[in-house]
Amino acid sequence: MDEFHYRGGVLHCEDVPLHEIARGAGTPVYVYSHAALERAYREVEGAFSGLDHLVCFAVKANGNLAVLRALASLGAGADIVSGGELYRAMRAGFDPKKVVFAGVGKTEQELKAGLGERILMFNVESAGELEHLERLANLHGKRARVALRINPGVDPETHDHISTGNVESKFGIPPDEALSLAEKIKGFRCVDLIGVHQHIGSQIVKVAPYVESVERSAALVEELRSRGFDIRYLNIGGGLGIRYRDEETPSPQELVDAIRPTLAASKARVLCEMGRYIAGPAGALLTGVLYRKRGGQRNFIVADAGMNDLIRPSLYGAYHEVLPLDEEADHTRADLVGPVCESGDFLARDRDLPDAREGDVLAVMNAGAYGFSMASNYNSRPRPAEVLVRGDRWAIVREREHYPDLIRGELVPAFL
Ligand SMILES: Cc1ncc(COP(=O)(O)O)c(C=O)c1O
Ligand SMILES: N[C@@H](CCCC[NH3+])C(=O)O
Repeated sequence: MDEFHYRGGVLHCEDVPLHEIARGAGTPVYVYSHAALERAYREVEGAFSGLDHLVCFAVKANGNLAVLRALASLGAGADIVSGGELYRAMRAGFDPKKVVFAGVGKTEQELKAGLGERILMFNVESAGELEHLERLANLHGKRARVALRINPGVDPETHDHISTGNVESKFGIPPDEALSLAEKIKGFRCVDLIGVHQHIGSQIVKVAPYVESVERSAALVEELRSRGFDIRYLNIGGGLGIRYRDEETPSPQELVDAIRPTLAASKARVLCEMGRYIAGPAGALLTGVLYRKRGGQRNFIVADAGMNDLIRPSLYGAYHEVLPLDEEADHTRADLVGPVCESGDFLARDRDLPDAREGDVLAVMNAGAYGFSMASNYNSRPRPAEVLVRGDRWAIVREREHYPDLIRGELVPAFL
């Protein structure tokens, strides 16, 4: 929140009044603070000091090229989950030797692209994926460096939809199966097993699940080494939560200190893949108020941003703080809803909200992660613009979409 603050009664991002951005770029618009990105990245990075480490930014949280370029310039690596994210990461200037590639469903084309860029490693999630990698690496004269993504069977105690490290999840490989997969790799010519990877979930607000899962991953590192593998990397994944409302979240330092003895004893290079922690608080969604209306029993503020722009409230019932651009606003009990034709289209429900009038602008906070990156064109709504602020400067880093963008690639066949 520090980079978003009231100055002279007006909400600013760094040194820029948000009124100026709303006027200049229109609404809805995502606004990101360079200082907040840098501060959070350095905080995570600094927490690992004393350990050989690399902080990879989870591109899925925010894939904007300018955001990625800012983080790449600070020395961050990238955690990607698709060929599209690889493309973005390369365009943004990440060093391929700092890129790790996760995901349960990597296609042959995506694996080939990763091999082509000589990325640091693939976080492999199945036997089939390993076989593909061996075949493709062989065919193209490459070496595939891999980590096995294990499913440590730990409950991260977060929302069901974003919990990945429990036994019912599609992600990862059970630790005992990881051993038999590793043995299989011994018969491969082009695959080097160099790491163990875990990622237990997102918006995790407790340290204990990390302690438990990292111990399991570190035990697997030891076991694999005893079987002759040169395991040099231990990837603890991402997932550290942020304060959306009143959550008591551990700091990166608290997290790392709790797992430091295990990490240090592993003598491996430690990787982490934070997304939300770095980008979440660095972004706000500005939305203009279109109408006020009274339903049967509810008071509605109808905004120009909807679930297609920020889906987290609809999808997870997520809470995002809503601030007025002018500090002195009155408050009212209301729902902040969007224009989309779904009852689930809301940004805030039954909340004490700024008593905004038509034409006012509201700031939906902590929207820098899984905001624009999950936006869609549902209801044929062009996706919003994105702006990056640095000090007293700001720039549009993604133009608002226009109607022709909506039908790009669509074709009407001759038989019509
Ligand atoms: C493999 C992997 N790494 C990293 C992340 C980033 O998670 P977060 O944004 O919670 O830090 C995710 C998403 O949860 C993921 O699936
Ligand atoms: N999209 C989710 C996080 C999922 C993380 C994906 N690995 C959110 O907004 O909280």
